[in-house]
Amino acid sequence: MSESSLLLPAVSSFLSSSKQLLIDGEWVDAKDGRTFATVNPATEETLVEVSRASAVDADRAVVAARHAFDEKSAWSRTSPRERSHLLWRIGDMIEERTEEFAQLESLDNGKSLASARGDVGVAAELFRYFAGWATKMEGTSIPMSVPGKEFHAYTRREAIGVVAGIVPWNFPLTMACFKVVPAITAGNTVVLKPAEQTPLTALRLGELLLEAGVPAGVVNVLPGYGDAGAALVDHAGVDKVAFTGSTEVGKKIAAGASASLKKVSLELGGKAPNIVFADADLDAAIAGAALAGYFNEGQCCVNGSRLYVQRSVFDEVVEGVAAAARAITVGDAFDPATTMGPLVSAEQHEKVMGYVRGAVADGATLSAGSPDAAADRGYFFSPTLITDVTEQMAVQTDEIFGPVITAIPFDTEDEVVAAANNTVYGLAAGVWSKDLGTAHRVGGRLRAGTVWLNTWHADDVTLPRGGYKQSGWGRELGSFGLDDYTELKTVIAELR
Ligand SMILES: NC(=O)C1=CN([C@@H]2O[C@H](COP(=O)(O)OP(=O)(O)OC[C@H]3O[C@@H](n4cnc5c(N)ncnc54)[C@H](OP(=O)(O)O)[C@@H]3O)[C@@H](O)[C@H]2O)C=CC1
Ligand SMILES: CCCCCC/C=C/C(=O)O
Repeated sequence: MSESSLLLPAVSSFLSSSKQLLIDGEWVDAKDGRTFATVNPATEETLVEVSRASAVDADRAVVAARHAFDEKSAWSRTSPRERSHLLWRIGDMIEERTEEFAQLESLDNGKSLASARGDVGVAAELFRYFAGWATKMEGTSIPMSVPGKEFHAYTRREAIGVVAGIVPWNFPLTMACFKVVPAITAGNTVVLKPAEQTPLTALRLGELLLEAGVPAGVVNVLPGYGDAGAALVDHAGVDKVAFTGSTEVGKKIAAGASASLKKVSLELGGKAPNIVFADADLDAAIAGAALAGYFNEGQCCVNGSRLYVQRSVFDEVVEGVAAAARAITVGDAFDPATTMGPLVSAEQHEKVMGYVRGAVADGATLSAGSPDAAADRGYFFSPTLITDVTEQMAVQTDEIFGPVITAIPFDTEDEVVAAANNTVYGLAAGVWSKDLGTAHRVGGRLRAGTVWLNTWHADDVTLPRGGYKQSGWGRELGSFGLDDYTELKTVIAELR
C-alpha cells in the first residue's frame, strides 16, 4: 500500500498548502517571501514548502510576544487556574490527535510511527503535568529580624517575559513542548524556532494552541534556519533563550545572549557511557545496551553510545548486542514492520557514515552494520557496533548522533570510571550490575546529569533533565524545570 493512501485526511489536508509563520495569532508569509522545502527522509521527496523566517520576522514575532506579555490583559496576569484548565485541555486535544501528529512527525523526521506515537504521548503528558504546576507556583514567607522594627517578607515566582525556544529535529514536537509548556505555564510568552529539517509538528501545534484558545502572540512559531535563531538570541526584546541542540551552537548562543545577559538554558550534546559489569543480568544488559544506542535511530542526546564491558563477559555482550542490531528492521516509518527509520537528513547521513568509515580506516572492526549498505533512496543507516576502538578515535570522542555503538573492554571499577568520565560531555550514563552497592557507588562517581542503573531510557516528565560539563546549563522538566522559567521576587513590607 502506498504511503499516501495511509495518511489521515487531516494530514493530507495539512500538507496540501504551503505553511506560513505564526505571528500574533495570524498565519503570515516571511517578509522577504522566502520559503524552504521540508523533505521526507525516507523518500527524499518534498513534503511541503514552508515560509523561511528572517531576522525581520524574528523582530515581528518578538514584538507580538512582548505585547502579549506586557499588555493590560497580559497572559502573565491570567489566573493560574485559567492557565491550568487551558493546559489540561490542550493535553487532551493533542492526545485525541495522536495519529495525526504521529504521521506528520514520521513523515518529517523519519522515525517509526510507533516511536512518533510515543513522542506525542509525552507532549500530551507535558501539558497535563505542567497544568498541575500552574496553580502551585508558591513563594515562601521568610522571618526577618531588624531590632525595633517589624517586617513581613515573602517571595513570589513571576514570569520572566519573552522566551525564545530554539529546538532541534530529533524529537520535534516533544522538544517544542519542552520549551513552550513550562514557559506558558509560568506566564511567559514564546517565540518558538523549530529546526529547519522538521518544522511540521511545531506548526500544527501552533494551530492547535489557537484553536484551544491560547491568546494571539502568546506562542509564535518561526520556521527557519540558524540565522532566525541567532536573531532571536540577539534581540533586545527576548528575556530568556531556551535551547536544545549541539554543544557548538550552544556555545554561540551563550556568547550571543551574554551581550545583554539574557537568561539561558542549554540542553546540549552527549556521549553517554554505558557500563556492564560481569555480575550483571546479561540478557537485560544486552537488550538495554541496544536500546541505549539505537533508540530514535541513535539521534538522541542521552543515548548510550560508549559501551564498556568487563573483560570476562565482553565477547558475550558484544555478540548479544550485534545480534540485537541485526534484528532491527530498518525501513519506512509507515511500514508496520519497521523498528528503525532513516536518519533525518542527507547531511546527518553523511556525518554518521563518515565517522564509521573513519573508524574502520583507523583499524576498528565492525561487529554489526555496514556504512555501505545504502538504499536506492532515503537516508537509511544500519545499526552499527564497533569494536577494536581506542579512546582517541573520533568515533569514541565525538557525538555522532546516529545508530552507532562503540564497545571497549575494562578490568577494574576505577579504570572504567576514569574512562567513562573522560569526555567533555556529561548528559547521561548507565551501570549494569546485580550488586546494588556497585551500581549505586559507580553511578555516584559518574559525572552526568542522568544516571540509569540496570535500565536505560526510563524517563518521565516529572524528572529533571540536563547536563554536567559541556552538556548544558540548567534543568528541564519537573519542578526544577519550571523554576528556570521564573524570576524570584523578594517582597519586604514594614509593619507599622
Ligand atoms: N542535544 C541534542 O538533542 C541535539 C544534538 N544535536 C547535535 O548537533 C549536530 C548537528 O545538528 P544540527 O541540526 O546542526 O544542530 P544545531 O545545534 O545546529 O541545531 C539546533 C537548533 O539550533 C538552530 N541554530 C543553528 N545555528 C544557530 C545559531 N547560530 N543561533 C541560534 N540557533 C541556531 C538550528 O536551526 P536550523 O537547524 O534550522 O539551522 C536548530 O533549530 C548533530 O549531529 C548532533 O550531534 C543535534 C540535534 C539535537
Ligand atoms: C520525558 C520523556 C522524554 C523523552 C524525550 C527524549 C529526548 C531526548 C533528547 O533530549 O534528545
